[in-house]
Amino acid sequence: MTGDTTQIGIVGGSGALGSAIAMALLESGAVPPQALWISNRSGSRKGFEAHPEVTITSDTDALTRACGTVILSVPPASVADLRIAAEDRLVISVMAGVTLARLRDLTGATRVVRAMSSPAARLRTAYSPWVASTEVNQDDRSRVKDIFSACGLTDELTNEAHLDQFTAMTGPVPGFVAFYAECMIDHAVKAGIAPEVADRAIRQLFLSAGTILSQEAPTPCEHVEAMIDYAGTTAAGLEKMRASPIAEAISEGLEAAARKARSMS
Ligand SMILES: NC(=O)C1=CN([C@@H]2O[C@H](COP(=O)(O)OP(=O)(O)OC[C@H]3O[C@@H](n4cnc5c(N)ncnc54)[C@H](O)[C@@H]3O)[C@@H](O)[C@H]2O)C=CC1
Ligand SMILES: O=C(O)[C@@H]1CCC=N1
Repeated sequence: MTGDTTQIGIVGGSGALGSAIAMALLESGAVPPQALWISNRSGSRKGFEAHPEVTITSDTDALTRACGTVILSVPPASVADLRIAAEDRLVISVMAGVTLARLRDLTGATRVVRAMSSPAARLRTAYSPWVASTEVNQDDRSRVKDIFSACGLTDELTNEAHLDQFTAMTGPVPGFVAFYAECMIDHAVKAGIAPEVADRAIRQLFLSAGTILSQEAPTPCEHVEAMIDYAGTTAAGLEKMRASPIAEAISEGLEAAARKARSMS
């Protein structure tokens, strides 16, 4: 009994990440509402009022029985008491630090995918890398790609350890980018600019920069080289930053986050 392969269930689907993925699936048309199940602690329909055909339940066993594909999106702290019998299901986890081996133990499934995504799925702009157990078949892979393509960009990886790096880098949105924006706002305020003006200006900067960087070319590295070659005001700042430990500090911070993810397994 492999469950209805047309039905997809999200355990924790009312949460920040699970609901973002659910809305991406619904709004992209990737999953019709009558084929989507959501389980949460309370069975509350909050957040899905506009989608009455979506099945909401607090009974995760009912979800697993009905759905051929089960997405796990509960907080790491809740994983320990997660009891799911999903032997013949395709199980996809977006939970930080939960390894393929632990997912097998938690669910009894052999067709297991460990992924990382982000609440940017709500904007259809997430990056969702994933690794698959050897038992995952081609139909499974197509389904995983369809799910995460509805959320943004997606890539299948071959090295599970890289999922901890992506948990650090692309899981949190705006995540570490918000810290850089905060540093720029602090600089502006120190220079005497009104905080509300600094905030508005830097938010607009990150909107425009993100849009430009999302285009195919030039690459971020090429953007930097072009500004240095231009030898103007930005070059002066970039050369100062390149001579500082800022790049090393960023890498150390990201590694601390990846280490935390590894510690969760
Ligand atoms: N929030 C974020 O920015 C990101 C979160 N993640 C991962 O996504 C997972 C979920 O995190 P959030 O959405 O932030 O958590 P959240 O706290 O916003 O939502 C968790 C949801 O899971 C439900 N839940 C908890 N235990 C349950 C159980 N046993 N059965 C059914 N439902 C249950 C809760 O009712 C809640 O609706 C975590 O593993 C986290 O590491 C990954 C990337 C980004
Ligand atoms: O900060 C966290 O733990 C979650 C997982 C990855 C991004 N946000």
